[in-house]
Amino acid sequence: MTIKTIEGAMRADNARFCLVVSRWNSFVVEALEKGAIDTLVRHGADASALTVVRVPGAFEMPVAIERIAKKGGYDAIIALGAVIRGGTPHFEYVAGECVKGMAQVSLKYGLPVAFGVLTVDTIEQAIERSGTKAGNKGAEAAMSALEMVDLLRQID
Ligand SMILES: Nc1c(NC[C@H](O)[C@H](O)[C@H](O)CO)[nH]c(=O)[nH]c1=O
Ligand SMILES: CC(=O)[C@@H](O)COP(=O)(O)O
Repeated sequence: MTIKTIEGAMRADNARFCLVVSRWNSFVVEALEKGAIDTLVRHGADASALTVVRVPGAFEMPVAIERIAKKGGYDAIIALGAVIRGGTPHFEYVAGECVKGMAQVSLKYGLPVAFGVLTVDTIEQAIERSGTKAGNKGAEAAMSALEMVDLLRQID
């Protein structure tokens, strides 16, 4: 018995990506953005097919992502940011609304929204996840976007 399997390949044939990048903690987010773009280009994405949209913070991501998805023209959105816990519960609200909002947009429009937003307790954790000993979450988000674009094309 042969089980039919459908899975996305890591390629970007004529795919259009929009990166939504927040400015908070830019010393970390810049590394996430570099990792994401490097990954996309190395997997065949045309740099001219990439768009970068900058937002103030993670809390503003969902409304920007919703507007981008509504306008159309992209095969996937990659959200890049860093929410670093401070001394108040603010972290919970920013991180929670960010992820909830972008997940809702992804489902509403059937559009992959890769979650490359760090939600960490310390700056050290952020640094570790933006290109040092714990990898680059921006690159990982780009890999997810590549795979999902190809997967959804196969399903359609
Ligand atoms: N503390 C962090 C924020 N806070 C700002 C919010 O995202 C938002 O821009 C503000 O509340 C105005 O609406 N944003 C991050 O991306 N990362 C943080 O660590
Ligand atoms: C995630 C945040 O909003 C946080 O960095 C803000 O810090 P604080 O909780 O000390 O106001």
